[in-house]
Amino acid sequence: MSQQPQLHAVPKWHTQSIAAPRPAVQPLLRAEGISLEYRSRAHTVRATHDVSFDVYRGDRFVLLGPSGCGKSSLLKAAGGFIAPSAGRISINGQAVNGPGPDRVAVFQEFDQLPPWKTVKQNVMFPLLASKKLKRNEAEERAMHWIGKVGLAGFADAYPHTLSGGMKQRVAIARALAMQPEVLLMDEPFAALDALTRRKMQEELGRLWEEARFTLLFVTHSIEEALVVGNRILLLSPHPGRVRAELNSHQFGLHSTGSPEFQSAANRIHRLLFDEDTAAAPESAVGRRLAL
Ligand SMILES: Nc1ncnc2c1ncn2[C@@H]1O[C@H](COP(=O)(O)OP(=O)(O)OP(=O)(O)O)[C@@H](O)[C@H]1O
Repeated sequence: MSQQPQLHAVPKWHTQSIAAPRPAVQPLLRAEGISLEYRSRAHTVRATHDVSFDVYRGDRFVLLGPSGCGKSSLLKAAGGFIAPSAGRISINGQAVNGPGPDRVAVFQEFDQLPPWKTVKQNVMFPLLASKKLKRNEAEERAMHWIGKVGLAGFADAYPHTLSGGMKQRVAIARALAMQPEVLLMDEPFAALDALTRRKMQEELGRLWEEARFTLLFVTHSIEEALVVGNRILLLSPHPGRVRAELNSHQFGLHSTGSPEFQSAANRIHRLLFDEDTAAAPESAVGRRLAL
């Protein structure tokens, strides 16, 4: 079988949604024609223009693009933290109108854990606040996920006593304990050193193998996108528009040194930085191209 990721290229500035390869299954999360703007009295910043994508249950869907292309803004819109100026985001067919316990986010910053709560209290907090579980059930669920991320011995520790990687593990445990429909991750490993980042990518993969959650993951690292994602949406620079979508399920940490991985990374780089005109011909909406 070919090791080549398949591209669903769209013309460079085309506003039509890409053709998804799985029409029989309903998407879990659907973004349709999303334009996002930040308005102030002085001016308006357009973060994305007419971005559409479908995330299916169990997907590890990556939003990849250069700094400022609106990846974080799209994630915030999926989380219900900001509203699109045009378009619609839905989960299971229901419009997203605000934040909800069905979408839980993990961010890059290490300060996302209230410092006055222990690891266990941090993981239990959203379970109790959302009234999902009674206290003893929440404690049990929290300890389960704290164990899953390898922090069973640190349940009573406070965040300031943990390393950056351990704090991110707590944030992941807290998110997964909520059993969200979609786990939203905004560059969660970007502030970690290279070795820890790699380890965390590996652990995320292992957790996904066990729990098969649905992931919407933002990164500007091509390598991380290939390692983490099974599908990648490439966004053009500011304002972000869909450049192409590719299937990347065949890649993982096991393949990072392979010629196929390098070739896919190079091709994505060319696509992102506008050096690959052949991949985005005007007539290629929905056409599948091999890398
Ligand atoms: N709160 C805000 N107010 C005004 N403009 C904003 C705000 N947040 C983001 N923007 C602008 O929207 C655009 C997209 O920003 P966003 O953070 O979504 O991009 P990004 O692709 O995630 O970038 P990065 O990889 O650097 O985090 C940028 O031009 C940014 O300056």
